Amino acid sequence: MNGNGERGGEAFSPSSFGALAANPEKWALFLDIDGTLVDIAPTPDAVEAPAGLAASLAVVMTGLGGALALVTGRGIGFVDRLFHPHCFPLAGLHGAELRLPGGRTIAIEPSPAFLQAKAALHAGAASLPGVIVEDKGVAVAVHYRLAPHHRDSVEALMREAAVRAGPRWSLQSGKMLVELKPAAADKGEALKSFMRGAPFAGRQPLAVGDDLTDEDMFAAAIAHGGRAIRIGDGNARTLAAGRIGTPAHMRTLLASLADTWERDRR
Ligand SMILES: O=P(O)(O)OC[C@H]1O[C@H](O[C@H]2O[C@H](CO)[C@@H](O)[C@H](O)[C@H]2O)[C@H](O)[C@@H](O)[C@@H]1O
Repeated sequence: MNGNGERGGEAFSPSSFGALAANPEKWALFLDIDGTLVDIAPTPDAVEAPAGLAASLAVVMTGLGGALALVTGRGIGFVDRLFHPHCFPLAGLHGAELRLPGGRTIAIEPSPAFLQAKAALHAGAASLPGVIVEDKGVAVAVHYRLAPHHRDSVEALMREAAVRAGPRWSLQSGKMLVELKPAAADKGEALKSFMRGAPFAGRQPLAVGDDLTDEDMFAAAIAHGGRAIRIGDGNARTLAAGRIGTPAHMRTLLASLADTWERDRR
């Protein structure tokens, strides 16, 4: 539900990004990756960053005085390969890994119980054809996009894994996947960590995401006096008051913001 108690939120007009262009010193931008910046693909490794996206992000980050962070379920290594050669401030694994401006990195370590749970998951998923285990180190995602009929089995497997891993790990559902991740990590806490330090502190956060896991980030952005935008068709229940239809539209808005600032610099 959005701030007005409605589903979905209002369509976000392209000109609203003008608020960032007009007052860049007032805003901080927090961006999810899968389903927000890049299109959803059949498998986790099949995603691609379209030409120009990383460069647009870099220009927008500079325009905002550095106040841009990516907030994602992906790990830092994956994101750096996706946006090579850029290394953006980043909350990875839903906030279990943080790379703050200036490069300082903070990460939660896996426990022996979590490693055992992960090994059991690999073994259990091997008997479910089409199910993919994405091992991300201190988190693990099990995908059923290629085998939706295995959804119940995947959910049962994940519940068992959560019991094995113990209370420091928790389940997170997403688009055709279930993840086991550190319980202390969520995207809302990640946003708050960035907002405590320069150059984010004192700015108004604008959070953009497409999935259930982004709702924590939306709540934190709104609590900081900011705004939230959900990518998608508008049917999802969300806290976001704004909506953008597709990642392609989101990329267009970023590219035009980047163009505006590049033109001004010339
Ligand atoms: O927080 P995000 O950046 O949105 O990451 C969330 C998860 O995204 C990835 O899974 C999703 O995208 C895949 C590729 O498009 C798709 O195949 C899958 O069905 C989606 O759920 C990623 O693989 C996960 O690790 C992220 O947690």
